Amino acid sequence: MSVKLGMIGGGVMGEALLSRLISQKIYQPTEVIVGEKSAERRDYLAQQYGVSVTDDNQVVAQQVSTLLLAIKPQVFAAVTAELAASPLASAPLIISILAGVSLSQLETAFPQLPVIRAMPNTPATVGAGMTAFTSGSLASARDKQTAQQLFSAVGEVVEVSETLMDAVTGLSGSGPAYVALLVEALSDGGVAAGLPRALATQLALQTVRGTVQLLQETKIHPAELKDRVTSPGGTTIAGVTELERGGFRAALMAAVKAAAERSQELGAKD
Ligand SMILES: NC(=O)C1=CN([C@@H]2O[C@H](COP(=O)(O)OP(=O)(O)OC[C@H]3O[C@@H](n4cnc5c(N)ncnc54)[C@H](O)[C@@H]3O)[C@@H](O)[C@H]2O)C=CC1
Ligand SMILES: O=C(O)[C@@H]1CCC=N1
Repeated sequence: MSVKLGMIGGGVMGEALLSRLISQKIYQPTEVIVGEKSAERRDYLAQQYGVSVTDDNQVVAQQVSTLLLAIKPQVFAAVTAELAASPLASAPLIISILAGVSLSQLETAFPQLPVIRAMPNTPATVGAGMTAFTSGSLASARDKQTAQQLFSAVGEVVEVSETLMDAVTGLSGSGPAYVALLVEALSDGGVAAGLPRALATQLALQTVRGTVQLLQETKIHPAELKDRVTSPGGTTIAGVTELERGGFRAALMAAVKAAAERSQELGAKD
């Protein structure tokens, strides 16, 4: 079998994974085929990454050893109905990155096939992704290794119990959006305080990056770092007071919880 990776859905997250997998030479372009309904996306992916593309998902599923599902949960039922029309002769490992879609839904849709449910995130594009995955009952040690290798190429990987997958989705799956809002808001605050936009964004980005690196390398608790920055009667405590007044921490906690609940709802629909 020459085609190793099939991807169904070549949108934002599909491309985030694909771009890194190709640039890291985990797969050669000739080893990848993407099933994508949008002609514009097909043309773009073929031109940008040199992979094969088709609008026929059956053509993808019939010839690959790993089938990565990267369509929206809302079209899961339609896509799996299309694939169920004829048995998948190549018996691929199914890896789904769909928010909310459970192992049991995957196993029902792909009877007799090994399935893995994963939740990556968009920093995968630059090799700084975070992926959690959980395996179905037919997934072998080799299947798990395949998933581990694939997602390791785009960042960190953890194996978790399925009961944690919706919470993972609410935190690391959706998290890049929260952090992007944080960076945007810090930059806006800098502009409000008189900084030119480009400088404000540079300061915001490097402050977020540097703080994360400091926390990771020293392993100090975030509260301890906050204490180290807040001088008595100083500038930081004045800023922290405003964050508390605005419900910053409560808002982030509620965001993760709301996203986790939405993940559950998306799965419950099918
Ligand atoms: N965007 C993100 O940060 C993350 C997304 N995910 C999951 O990845 C999946 C895809 O999300 P996005 O890439 O953001 O969505 P998207 O809308 O950018 O991509 C979906 C792609 O599927 C294509 N498509 C639609 N119907 C199709 C069909 N019947 N056959 C083949 N292709 C079809 C669309 O044309 C589109 O290009 C979702 O299930 C989401 O839960 C998981 C982790 C992070
Ligand atoms: O917003 C969504 O539904 C997807 C899943 C995690 C990140 N994006």
